[in-house]
Amino acid sequence: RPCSLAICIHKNRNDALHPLWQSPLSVPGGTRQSPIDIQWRDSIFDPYLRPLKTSYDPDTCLHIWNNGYSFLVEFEDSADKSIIMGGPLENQYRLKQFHFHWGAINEWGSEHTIDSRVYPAELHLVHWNAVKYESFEDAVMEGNGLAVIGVFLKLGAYHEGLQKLVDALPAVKHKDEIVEFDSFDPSCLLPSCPDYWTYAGSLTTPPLTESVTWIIKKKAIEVDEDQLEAFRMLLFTSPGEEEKRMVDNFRPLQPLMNRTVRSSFQ
Ligand SMILES: NS(=O)(=O)/N=C1/NCCS1
Ligand SMILES: [Zn+2]
Repeated sequence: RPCSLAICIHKNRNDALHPLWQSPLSVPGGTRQSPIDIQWRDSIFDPYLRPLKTSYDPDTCLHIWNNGYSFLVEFEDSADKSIIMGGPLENQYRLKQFHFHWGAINEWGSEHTIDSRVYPAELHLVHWNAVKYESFEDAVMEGNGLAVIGVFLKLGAYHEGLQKLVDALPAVKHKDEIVEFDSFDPSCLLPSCPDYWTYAGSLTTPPLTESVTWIIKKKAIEVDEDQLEAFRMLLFTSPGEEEKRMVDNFRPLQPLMNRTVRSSFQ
């Protein structure tokens, strides 16, 4: 079973907890940690990789909430209504939630990097293997349990689809605030280009388990400055606490170790 944070903390109480970020800098015994720097020239084109198929039902969208790490949009996942399949995946995976990571300024913010290029933000669409496992919580502990699509955000044109999310953020400014959010189709946040890289990795926030098939889209989506600034007005802190702006909520790069990154394109 992949190493999970709880087990690692039990074994290694001296984990360095990065002051600015809750997840340990390194997970002892971790051989497939995320995020990583993807070296384009070292990635291997795999002609057997299929196109990724996504089918999201906007009616499964439940709410948006600030969990103190990021803001999450969560989906009803008791049936195969919002799913992905194909690509590097052997089974169908159900959408559980999506969230973002971003920086205090536009010069950094993403978790993955491409040839050391950092983006201002990164979207993660988190799915779990509903063919093999009963629940997200079970899947989180298994090597083939999760599939996360990563999409880079770059500074550019206003993104109409993102604005509905941005408009809801003031309502979840503080940690643990939650607000109903309905009929949102996250496929509007996916670039039209089908190209992606894929590799075996981990969650980048607790429980940091090595259970993720990462699918990183080659093309970034464009958002404008005001939309990025809206992310930065969120707070890590609860109402009444001294305010700490929710920024720089990304994990440092992890060693590639014995892994190959495959590309779906030549
Ligand atoms: N950033 S991430 O998507 O790799 N980490 C997660 N932790 C719990 C659910 S998603
Ligand atoms: Zn994430």
